[in-house]
Amino acid sequence: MKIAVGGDHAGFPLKGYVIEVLNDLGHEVTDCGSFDPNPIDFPDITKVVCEKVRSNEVEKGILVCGTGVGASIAANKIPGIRASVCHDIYSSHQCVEHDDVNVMCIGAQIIGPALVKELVDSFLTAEFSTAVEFRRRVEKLAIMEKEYAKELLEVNKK
Ligand SMILES: O=C(CO)[C@H](O)[C@H](O)COP(=O)(O)O
Repeated sequence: MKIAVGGDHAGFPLKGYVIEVLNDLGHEVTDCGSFDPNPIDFPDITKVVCEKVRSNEVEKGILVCGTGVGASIAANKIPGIRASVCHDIYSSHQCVEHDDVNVMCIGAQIIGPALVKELVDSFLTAEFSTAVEFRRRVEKLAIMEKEYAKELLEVNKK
């Protein structure tokens, strides 16, 4: 699978290990930075990774910041992105099976390498369920995205 990976300065130490894990699992990785431990704001890296996901250049994205929280907030502001913090095995596959999550966010200050390996594998091997209720709910998310975008456009016109 083609995967884009990125992280801010707080995620930098773990991001290298995530890439190692992905390579070992046979995935094709695009490293979106950061490329050194200097401070960089998580929204900037989030945009780079998520652009690759929404343009279908890659199938999934993985973001690493201090907690995974900031990256997931930023990612969920980008149309077409469904991001989730994945710090336990059940959520890591259920978020794909039920919610078609396409960007996994992890916190380098929260979890260690051994768990990361299992979380990443669990996320990437999961498949979106064909059950109608899950499909319907994800369609509703896309509709919500359009509704609020329209509202923003109207506010900006005033
Ligand atoms: O986890 C994060 C956002 O949710 C960031 O990685 C974190 O806030 C960075 O903090 P600092 O600049 O103090 O290293």
